[in-house]
Amino acid sequence: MGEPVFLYTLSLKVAKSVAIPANASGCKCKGKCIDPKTCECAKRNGSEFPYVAKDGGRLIEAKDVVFECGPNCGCDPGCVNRTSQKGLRYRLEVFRTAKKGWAVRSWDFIPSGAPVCEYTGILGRADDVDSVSENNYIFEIDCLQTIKGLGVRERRSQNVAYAANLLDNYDGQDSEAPEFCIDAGSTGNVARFINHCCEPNLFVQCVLSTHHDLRLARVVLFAADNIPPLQELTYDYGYALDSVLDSDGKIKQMACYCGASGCRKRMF
Ligand SMILES: C[S@@+](CC[C@H](N)C(=O)[O-])C[C@H]1O[C@@H](n2cnc3c(N)ncnc32)[C@H](O)[C@@H]1O
Repeated sequence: MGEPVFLYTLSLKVAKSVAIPANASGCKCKGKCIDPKTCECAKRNGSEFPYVAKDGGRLIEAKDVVFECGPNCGCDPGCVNRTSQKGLRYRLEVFRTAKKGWAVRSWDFIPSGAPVCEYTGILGRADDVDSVSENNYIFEIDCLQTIKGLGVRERRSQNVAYAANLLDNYDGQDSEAPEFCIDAGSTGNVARFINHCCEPNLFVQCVLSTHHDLRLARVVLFAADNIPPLQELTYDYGYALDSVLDSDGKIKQMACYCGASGCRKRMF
């Protein structure tokens, strides 16, 4: 085995065709946000903080969407409600597999609920980029579809009043196809090398930390379990079978080699 390659955090780039909405209003907390009754950002999460402070911040449970503190908040960068914004915490290594190409593992133990990495690349309009059948590194931002029950990912524990109110902004947009995606084909970070597994140890969490547009949510991968060092990191890509079409409109299939006992045998 050659020298390990540890990768870096690279922030999201934005295509010219995408207008990032203005920053949302923030909380008035000072220092660290601690009182969920007074913190405006905690209120957006159902009057609770989505994270516990242990181990530098761990997500308590997967949610439809997590509202983090952002640029207009009074708290400092160490606030627990900025957990996913603090960069890579674990030494992640890209390694070669026999049947799946490159893959990612951590040299460090990762506790359940810890943020592992954000999926970065170029944030663009889904219509402007190659389809999933042609580009292996497209992540479709399906937060809005998931919350509306239109997508294929499972609904999460709650849809708090604030998130429910946001849905009014998207009246009439009942498309199953996400409008925006992140293309990590030409640029991205370590997340682009994380493979699919039918029984994964990471999960996808939509996070809003600047604007509050569900269609443009950040995509952050969190540990679903305690993950021992050197175990391959994986998440469920979430494709419905027969949902991916090739350029001729024919159903494209891809075999899954995740090796899990409950493997569905196909990624799509
Ligand atoms: C986002 S990339 C992941 C990194 C990729 N393995 C590489 O070498 O760059 C997604 C591609 O990896 C491969 N892949 C990921 N998970 C797989 C799995 N469970 N079984 C087979 N191939 C997989 C497929 O080619 C897929 O299109």
